[in-house]
Amino acid sequence: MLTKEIEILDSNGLHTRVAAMIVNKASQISSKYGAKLYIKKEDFTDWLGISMLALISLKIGTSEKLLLGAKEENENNEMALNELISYIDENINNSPNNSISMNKIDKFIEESKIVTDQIISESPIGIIVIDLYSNIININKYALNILNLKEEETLGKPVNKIVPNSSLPKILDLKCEELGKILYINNKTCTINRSPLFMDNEVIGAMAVFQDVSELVGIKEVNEKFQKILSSSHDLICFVNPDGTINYVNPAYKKQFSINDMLIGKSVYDISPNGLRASALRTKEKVENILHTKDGTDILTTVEPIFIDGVFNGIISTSKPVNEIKELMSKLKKSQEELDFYKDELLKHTSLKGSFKNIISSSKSMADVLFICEKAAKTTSTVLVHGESGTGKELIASAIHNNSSRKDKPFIRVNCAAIPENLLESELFGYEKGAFTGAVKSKPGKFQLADGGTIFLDEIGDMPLAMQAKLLRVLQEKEVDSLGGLKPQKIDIRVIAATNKVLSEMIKEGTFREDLYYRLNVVSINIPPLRDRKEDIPLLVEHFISKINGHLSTSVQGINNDILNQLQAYSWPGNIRELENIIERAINLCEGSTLTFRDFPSYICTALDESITSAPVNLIDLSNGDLLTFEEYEKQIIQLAMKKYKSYNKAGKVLGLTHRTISLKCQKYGIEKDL
Ligand SMILES: Nc1ncnc2c1ncn2[C@@H]1O[C@H](COP(=O)(O)OP(=O)(O)OP(=O)(O)O)[C@@H](O)[C@H]1O
Repeated sequence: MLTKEIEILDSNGLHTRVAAMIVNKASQISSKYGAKLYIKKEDFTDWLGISMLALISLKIGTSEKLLLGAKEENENNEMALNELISYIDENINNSPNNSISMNKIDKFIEESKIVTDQIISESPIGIIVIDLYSNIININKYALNILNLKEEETLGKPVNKIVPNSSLPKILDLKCEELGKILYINNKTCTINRSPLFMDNEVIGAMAVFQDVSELVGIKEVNEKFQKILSSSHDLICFVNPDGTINYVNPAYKKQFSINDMLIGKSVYDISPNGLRASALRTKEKVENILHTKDGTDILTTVEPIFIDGVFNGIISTSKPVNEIKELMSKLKKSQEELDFYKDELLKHTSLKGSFKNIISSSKSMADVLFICEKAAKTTSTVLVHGESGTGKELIASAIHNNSSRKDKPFIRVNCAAIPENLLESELFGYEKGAFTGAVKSKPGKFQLADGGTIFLDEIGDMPLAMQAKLLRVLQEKEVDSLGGLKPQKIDIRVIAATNKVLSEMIKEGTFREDLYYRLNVVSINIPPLRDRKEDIPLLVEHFISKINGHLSTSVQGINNDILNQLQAYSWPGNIRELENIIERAINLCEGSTLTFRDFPSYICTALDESITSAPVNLIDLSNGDLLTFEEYEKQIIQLAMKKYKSYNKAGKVLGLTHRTISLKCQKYGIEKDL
């Protein structure tokens, strides 16, 4: 680079007039020598093409140096630079024109330039000016702030290096302006106008004017969201100006009062002068009230004053029909009740599985039984288990014992029906040596053996009346008198009794003591017969196959579906014991790995599902004088419908109930869909 320098001696530095003189002369010299000349201030690194804007942007003061340069070192450039230096020396540094009048003119020009400079510099919008070479020759404070740069880091630099992808250079070619474009700088959103700068119809540079509108964009976004909230809200919303004119009502408001936009602009003082809105406008305080409309809807209205920077800006009223809330509350309450019900059911199933896991069941009725068993296991109260033969009374009794605090003490079973009447007393209470002929040594009774543990009095309904009286004494006094014993012996036992007889009937007949019945029936457990909980059958079958495989060392894998359906159709008079025996028999007969029809007796293979065939006749059976609860009838009807139609929809249609009601009731009563 060929470089020359010259000190500017003009008392005003390189001001506008002298800049114009230099530019003018430089242009003549350039064409004379075919030279391209550049300027630069001492401490600036980049060279600028000679132009008014560039020269002024250098802001060269008195005694500061102006550097002149040309890219190539040749004779023409050398001469061109020398001629320009001489011109500045003679016509500016040692100007004969530095007369008082010229000084005044310069002062006016400078004053106007300073004002313009200040306007640009302090302007609350960003301004960037480039010269014909796309170098930045002017940039104001606002623009520097947005770019986060200092002036010296930008001046003289190609604008594209400072603002990547700037379209400003394009404007120099297009020679026309571009308005209202969006530019993203440093995470800010700016609107930008770009225009070419002309002198004598020639483009001499271009200017970008831009403004950060990120905040405005944020406000727009909030506004959009707010509009959405207002239009989708179910609350009735209304804005009222401080003078009482309504300026907005949302769609819910219009719908509720069947009105259109005609309401906008009307005064609340005219529409409802004594209303809540008028009152809040007068007092500028929040008011709340429930309004009863003509159509019977109760509307809860809240009117709040709006203050912006402490200045009252009107009111906003929000109303909601309370009936809807009441409805929602009642729906919520219903859902909560349903939830509680299912939680309870879940609890029954899940919490019991661990402690009563040898009792196989999936039915709702057995879940209820096990729920009571679990509670009974936590107390020492006497339990009376009722159920047909083979339903699992003994299993339940031992499970209660095994889950109680007495589990490490004896569980003694007495079958009251199996012991001859004359031996029952000595069996239960024991005898002392010599108490009767043949009593060569003392023998403890079952009560003494069960001391600290549980005595299970099976078939209690078969206990002779005389023994019932003695048993009652044991239960009351908690002591036993052995035969031939001198004094009663204290015992600590828990009694679980079981029967398949209807004790209330026996009391009527005088064969069972009423007082004993009440002593025994503290906790009452009714085990349903298997025919009433056929949904347990698949699980029980699976359980017995694996149990019996273990005993017989067989390896039956499962059961054919058709015969399983048939097992569910059979009425199981012998209950689970009968099922267990039938499975054992089938396993013995089975030749393959799956139980099929051949392995079962013909009366099971041909059994008809009695709950379908007989239920309509027996549904309301007053022959024994008893009516069932409404729920029990409901359960039976739904069970029947599900058996017949096998779908909630069809069953619902026939019964005049919805699909959902049927499904809920099936869950409630433990009715399986694919019965
Ligand atoms: N829920 C069940 N899960 C698994 N096995 C069961 C179930 N219920 C009963 N059993 C089995 O069925 C058989 C009969 O049960 P249990 O002897 O307890 O009936 P029971 O009602 O006491 O009969 P009974 O009145 O004739 O004395 C037993 O082998 C028992 O293990």
